[in-house]
Amino acid sequence: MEHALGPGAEFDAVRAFVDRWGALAEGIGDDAAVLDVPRGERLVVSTDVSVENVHFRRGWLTAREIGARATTGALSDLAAMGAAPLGIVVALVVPHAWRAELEALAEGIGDAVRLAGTRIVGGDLSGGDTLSITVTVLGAAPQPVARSGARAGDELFVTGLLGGPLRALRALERGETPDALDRTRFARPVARLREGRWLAGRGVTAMIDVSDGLAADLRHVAAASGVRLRVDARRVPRVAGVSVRDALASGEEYELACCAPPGAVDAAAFERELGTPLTRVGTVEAAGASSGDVVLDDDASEGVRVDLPQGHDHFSI
Ligand SMILES: Nc1ncnc2c1ncn2[C@@H]1O[C@H](COP(=O)(O)OP(=O)(O)O)[C@@H](O)[C@H]1O
Ligand SMILES: Cc1ncc(C[n+]2csc(CCOP(=O)(O)OP(=O)(O)O)c2C)c(N)n1
Ligand SMILES: [Mg+2]
Repeated sequence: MEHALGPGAEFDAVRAFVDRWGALAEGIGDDAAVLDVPRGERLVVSTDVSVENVHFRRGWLTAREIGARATTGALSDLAAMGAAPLGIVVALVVPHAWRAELEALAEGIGDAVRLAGTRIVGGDLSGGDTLSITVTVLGAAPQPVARSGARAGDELFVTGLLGGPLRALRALERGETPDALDRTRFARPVARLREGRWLAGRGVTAMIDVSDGLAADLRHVAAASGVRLRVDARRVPRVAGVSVRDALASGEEYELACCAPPGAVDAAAFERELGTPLTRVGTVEAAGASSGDVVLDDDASEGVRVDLPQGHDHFSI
């Protein structure tokens, strides 16, 4: 149920959001939202911020795409936990120059929420110098999947085909028009929520979404689990024309990487049921000298160390 909001331009904007979202908005207008967690499940919470000139540029994407993409990136963390979304909370910092785009941003947020089958239960609005969208996602899972459960002998998988977002980003940075499919992967990513729950239901031991780049995100899994991950370069699933290195470096993919005991996950059944490829890309091994290692086999010879790409690091720039 919505509550009546008081007068003022800020609340007019919230009213416009709620009108635009229709049934996607729920419980907005009180000091806080109240949600039920299904009995026997755990609450799963994550937040992500999307900032102009860091996560997008104004000329590259429409306001609607910016809203959808920020929301999808946040929902993707629920997918990676094997959680189903219960609702999201959206905080916007909106400079003057973006005021006319507010409703388009809201439309995009609504697109992602509709696609995920969830709702918007609250938020916040502020003026400020740089557009930023902070999306907090609330979800539930009977047994959330951490990054830390991978064990030696597990199989390593990744969903989808990698490389599109990096190629789109490079084209945009050069002022060129990206290939249409690459652009869609960058501008309109999809959170793999059904896929995450399917995998969680098969007993995956560790899972992560690919936001920083597969190589970097696998390092997080290896470190959290205290294992080494061996990746077969030839198996890394990529969009046609993308190099293995670029597929490993491409961030903001929002695909899922997971580890599973041998035989637990049937990749063909996954693809049949969900319409997205699931590729076995490697194996979990006992940690070597340093845990957190990812080793890439790039040819037939065993254990060849290849210079794996670093992931996106906000504070290294
Ligand atoms: N400002 C912060 N305060 C507390 N925890 C944080 C902060 N920033 C990041 N984290 C935590 O650090 C971990 C890694 O963050 P991040 O790389 O952003 O994860 P993800 O790729 O899943 O969004 C997460 O557990 C996140 O909650
Ligand atoms: C203008 C611009 N420059 C660079 C990028 C590429 N980029 C920005 S953030 C990022 C990594 C993912 O973002 P982050 O905030 O670390 O997401 P999280 O891991 O918290 O989900 C990448 C690849 C971009 N999308 N837009
Ligand atoms: Mg984050």
